[in-house]
Amino acid sequence: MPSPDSLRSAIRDVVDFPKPGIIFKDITPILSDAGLFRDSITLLCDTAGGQKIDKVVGIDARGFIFAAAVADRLGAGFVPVRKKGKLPWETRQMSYSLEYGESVVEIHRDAVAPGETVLLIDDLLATGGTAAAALALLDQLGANVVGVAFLLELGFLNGREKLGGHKIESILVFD
Ligand SMILES: O=P(O)(O)OC[C@H]1O[C@H](OP(=O)(O)OP(=O)(O)O)[C@H](O)[C@@H]1O
Ligand SMILES: Nc1ncnc2[nH]cnc12
Repeated sequence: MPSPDSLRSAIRDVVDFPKPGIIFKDITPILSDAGLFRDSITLLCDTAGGQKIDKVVGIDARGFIFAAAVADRLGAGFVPVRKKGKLPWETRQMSYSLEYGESVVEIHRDAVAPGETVLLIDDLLATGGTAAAALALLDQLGANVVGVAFLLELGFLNGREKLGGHKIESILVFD
């Protein structure tokens, strides 16, 4: 199994982006390196623990990059949770707040069938608002969420506390 250490050292801290006071974790150096990107997908796939996953759900937009690759690797379908106004079919909506603003996410109302096993993936857990909104949508659809996985977690923001009793795994935690 790859070591997360090389992923950690590739991440760039960008100060005061997108707002003063925020230290933004830039993951693009992982994406642009073939080996690091592959390792990040391997580590995220491992969080499924060999369970059969029907749908990997990814969150707009950085979450899509990882979730789609994980879905392909696990032989699962991919489902997008998108920012408001981007999905063409009938949706369920949820508003939320995040580290630097507020937003609304949507999912197609038939994207996951009741009882289907779901792995929810996003690039980063900060305050937990985004993932909590995605989990609320999946709950409305009757999904069986068997895992929630992040590449990065900003542990000092205690986002996990918003994610109820779910099994949460982060590849890298920043304290
Ligand atoms: O835990 P939270 O405080 O909710 O923050 C985490 C969310 O913030 C970022 O998304 P962003 O909305 O910036 O969108 P992007 O992926 O399109 O850059 C990140 O990709 C997570 O989805
Ligand atoms: N500090 C941060 N860096 C990168 N993405 C984020 N999403 C929310 N907070 C973030």
